[in-house]
Amino acid sequence: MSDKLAYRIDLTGPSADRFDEILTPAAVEFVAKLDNEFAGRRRELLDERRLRREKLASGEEKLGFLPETAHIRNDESWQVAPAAPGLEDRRVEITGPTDRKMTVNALNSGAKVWLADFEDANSPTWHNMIDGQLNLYDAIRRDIDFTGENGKRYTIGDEPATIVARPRGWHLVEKHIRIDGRPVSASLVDFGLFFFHNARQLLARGRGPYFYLPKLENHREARLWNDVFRFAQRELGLPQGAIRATVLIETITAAFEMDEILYELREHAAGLNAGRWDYIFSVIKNFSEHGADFVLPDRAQVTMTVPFMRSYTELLVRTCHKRGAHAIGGMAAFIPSRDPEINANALEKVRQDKEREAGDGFDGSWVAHPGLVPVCREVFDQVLGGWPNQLGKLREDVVVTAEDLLDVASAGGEVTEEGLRANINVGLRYLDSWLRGTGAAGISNLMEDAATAEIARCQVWQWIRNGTKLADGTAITTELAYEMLREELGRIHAELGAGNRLDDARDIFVETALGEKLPAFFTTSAYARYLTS
Ligand SMILES: CC(=O)SCCNC(=O)CCNC(=O)[C@H](O)C(C)(C)COP(=O)(O)OP(=O)(O)OC[C@H]1O[C@@H](n2cnc3c(N)ncnc32)[C@H](O)[C@@H]1OP(=O)(O)O
Ligand SMILES: O=CC(=O)O
Ligand SMILES: [Mg+2]
Repeated sequence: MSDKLAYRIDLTGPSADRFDEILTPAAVEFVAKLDNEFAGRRRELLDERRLRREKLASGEEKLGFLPETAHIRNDESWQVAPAAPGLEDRRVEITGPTDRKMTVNALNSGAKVWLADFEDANSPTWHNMIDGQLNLYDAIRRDIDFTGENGKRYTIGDEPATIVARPRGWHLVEKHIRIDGRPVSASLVDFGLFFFHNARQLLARGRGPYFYLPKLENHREARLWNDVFRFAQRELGLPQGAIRATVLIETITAAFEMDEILYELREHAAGLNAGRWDYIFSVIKNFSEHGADFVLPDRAQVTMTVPFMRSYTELLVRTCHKRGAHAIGGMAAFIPSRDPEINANALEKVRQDKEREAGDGFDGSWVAHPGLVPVCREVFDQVLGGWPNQLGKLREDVVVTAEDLLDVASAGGEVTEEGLRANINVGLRYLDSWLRGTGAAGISNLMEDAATAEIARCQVWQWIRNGTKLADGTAITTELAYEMLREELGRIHAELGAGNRLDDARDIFVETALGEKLPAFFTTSAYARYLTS
């Protein structure tokens, strides 16, 4: 596509209306420059991830706080950059996909921040990725105005939420953009296109290019992001430090490196978020073969108040506030319902979750649905009083050891037939939805997304591998799981009717939950097989 460059760029995704406004030669070359500069380091870090996972699985490595970075943890003097405009008060953050309707609804939801999601809530089809960029492009320029199929008019109101984009994680690639035949890092595509088109606009409008960084496993991955930011700012002639990034602490390995992650990103860091669903997934994945003490009960029983989860969130608040960074709470999976009883229960469950977080010192939290903005706001209004955050609440009382973070057995609970069936049912339904291009779905009154689906399939694998027994003494075996899979498929088929992708969903589930090996992510192989043209 370009004669001037030393490398060949190929765009292989199908074109659609206005995609050329995002995929301009200059924007694509910017992504190619990022790739040229950082692809090698990304590859090395992914290799390190794989090796470390093998060492953790075999017991060769035991997780702990790193001795070689103790000086960073013990140094009281450093702080992260001050909160940037639009990020001082983050009491309510709504998350969600970037389709046009949800973009407007999220911006108008009354939340302070909108996490515009290219990650857990997204099925990374080419259309979703570029259409999402287009919607953000228009939203930032306040140029969205349309009428829905039902006649409802959508336009952005006077006080839209601050946009924080979440690019895909380091493990994913974008196969529709190839450099010298090689697919490009999905993180660099999502970050690069958003930054190239919008950074200047956002700064001119009194905001900035803000990001959530998902699924980091250690501080060297944070250093890579920081270097990407420095490079990108230099390329566009923007001041260093214009970007702000909030890092999701959603892997068990990153929980041991919160200080170090903030330190690496300190000129750009805005805070940490307790990404509880991927965190649970990471715990299951990394300790999947560590025996009964590491087997978690039914997902519904792994609440945020079980000791090992509470230790993680308490340490997160303490670490953030020591460094002047915001601590943002996680996602309660309950969503509003038209059924008044289920709805009241969902609101109460969300209220309790937000009360715990607000009481523990978090500065704000996530909601999955506009109908949950008021309850989250109410709870945080009460603890914040007239203040925009609780950065002054240092939580010096919190002492969390490595043993506390690793005390998975503290979850207690049991594995039930209902829990096993639910994992299979939700796994299949979610995969069907993801294959059809929708990455977040309401299933049985809960929000499900890529992270919760990873839990569903990993739990089944772990329970089989450990011969875990159901409450009635029946051992969970591959045969039992297959039997339930057939039963659940029958049920779901009847409900979903024609046009479903259940056959493919079944294949993905079998491969990632019932196979001999536990794949690191379902998204990597499923993307390559089903979402690329
Ligand atoms: C593990 C994690 O990473 S958590 C973060 C990632 N996950 C998410 O972000 C999930 C976000 N939430 C969602 O996608 C949705 O709320 C769902 C799929 C769970 C439910 O969506 P729906 O079935 O459409 O809900 P419902 O019918 O009640 O929606 C009512 C209205 O609210 C809108 N809405 C619902 N959720 C959102 C949202 N998160 N952002 C913006 N608008 C939303 C709908 O578009 C709909 O709008 P309309 O009245 O103009 O048609
Ligand atoms: O991204 C959030 C999570 O809980 O996972
Ligand atoms: Mg996540």
